[in-house]
Amino acid sequence: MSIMKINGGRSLHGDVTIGGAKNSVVALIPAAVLADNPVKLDMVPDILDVHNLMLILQSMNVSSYFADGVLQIDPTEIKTGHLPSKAIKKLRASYYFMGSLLGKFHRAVVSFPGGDNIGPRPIDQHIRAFEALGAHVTENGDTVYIDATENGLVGAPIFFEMVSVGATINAILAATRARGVTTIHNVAREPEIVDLVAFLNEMGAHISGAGTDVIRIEGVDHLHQQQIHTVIPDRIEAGTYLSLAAAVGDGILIKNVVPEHLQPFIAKLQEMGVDLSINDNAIYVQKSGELRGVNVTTAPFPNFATDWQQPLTPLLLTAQSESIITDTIYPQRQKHVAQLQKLGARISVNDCNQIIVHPTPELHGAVVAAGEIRAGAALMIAGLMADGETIVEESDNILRGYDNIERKLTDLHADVELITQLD
Ligand SMILES: CC(=O)N[C@H]1[C@@H](OP(=O)(O)OP(=O)(O)OC[C@H]2O[C@@H](n3ccc(=O)[nH]c3=O)[C@H](O)[C@@H]2O)O[C@H](CO)[C@@H](O)[C@@H]1O
Ligand SMILES: C=C(OP(=O)(O)O)C(=O)O
Repeated sequence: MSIMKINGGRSLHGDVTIGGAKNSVVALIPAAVLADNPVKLDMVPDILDVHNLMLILQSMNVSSYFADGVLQIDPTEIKTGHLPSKAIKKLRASYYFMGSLLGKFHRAVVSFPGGDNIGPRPIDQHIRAFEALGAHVTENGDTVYIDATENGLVGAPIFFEMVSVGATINAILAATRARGVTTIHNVAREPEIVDLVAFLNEMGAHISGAGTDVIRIEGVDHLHQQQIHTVIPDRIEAGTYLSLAAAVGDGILIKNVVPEHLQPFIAKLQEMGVDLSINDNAIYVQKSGELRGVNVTTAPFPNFATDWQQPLTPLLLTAQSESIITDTIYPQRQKHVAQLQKLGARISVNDCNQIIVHPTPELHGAVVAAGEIRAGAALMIAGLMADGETIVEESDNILRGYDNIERKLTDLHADVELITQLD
């Protein structure tokens, strides 16, 4: 586990370039095993989730090589078997191997995934999709067995009871190689899903409707990559730097962003009174003046993402009036609250699970723990705002999804150090 040591209280300036999207690349890597030839991805972020997925690939005899943002994956000698549960547990997206191995071999045996501990995260909708395509699904202890070897996978209509990013992706991965046509209704519309579908279509898949709430897939027998695929920019990382820039910046330029993907976040910052200059692929954040509190409600794309609520919270502390956060996706996603209180934040949770953020003129350094990735992002920003030294323990959770974080913060003139400790 790593710890992050922050000497806060400085104002930051300069520019920062956003990396490829974690939630995109963690689907693209399992999707790559569907290909018949070696696959290349560009703008791959250097994050722990990618390194853990590479370990899982290795256990399937799929070699991969990662340098300078390019990840090469060779699935031509792939072998099925039991996937390493230690690596599987380190991230959520390991469960995309359920969909991709089922698509490729009509069979998958995968342990329950890990990922952020942000409240209940069932996978009933994923299983519903696999069953609709003709697979038999059983669970034994911690392991899910999915089998369609008898009749193969057959395209079918799938109706989700709720909008789920993961279930949408798993259904797409399996149905891409099913016989016939699959229509998936009530799907998630996140940009990372559009990116995954673009990648699969570039390799010869026939998928339409990504970005709307119905996706149609005509199954194909082979996928073959002909051009390198560039991962879209990470909108959650971008939101994190936008919040940081508005909280402690003295003029920060955030490069490699897609402003349309950030619309709900940008709208909230502007409602607070943050001064932004927005170009095609960059946003300049001016030093903030007096800010207003705002109410935030998270919901599936195109609404305000749950993954943004914690990174926004430290900025809300600087406002002159109260803010209220309602997370409709993960109502118990509050791991940051008690930790922020240690830094002196006036923040609490009410009986309706809403987070109430009161104006807090000053924070002071303290020892805190990053219980999950976005709680870690909130603590990192709060540590930069606080006077004195903050130690963020369990910082591996930050490293799961923040590319080159120490270098990027240092380039903005922050005083931070990541210290790796042996487990
Ligand atoms: C790797 C990845 O992309 N992770 C993202 C993905 O997680 P993940 O794909 O796990 O999140 P989902 O979109 O599936 O979850 C949305 C909601 O649906 C519920 N649900 C989901 C599936 C299911 O079978 N049954 C069920 O009840 C969940 O408990 C949650 O309340 O979307 C979340 C919501 O935007 C983000 O916070 C995560 O960063
Ligand atoms: C919840 C998140 O990730 P995961 O689904 O990978 O745990 C996140 O990125 O905020």
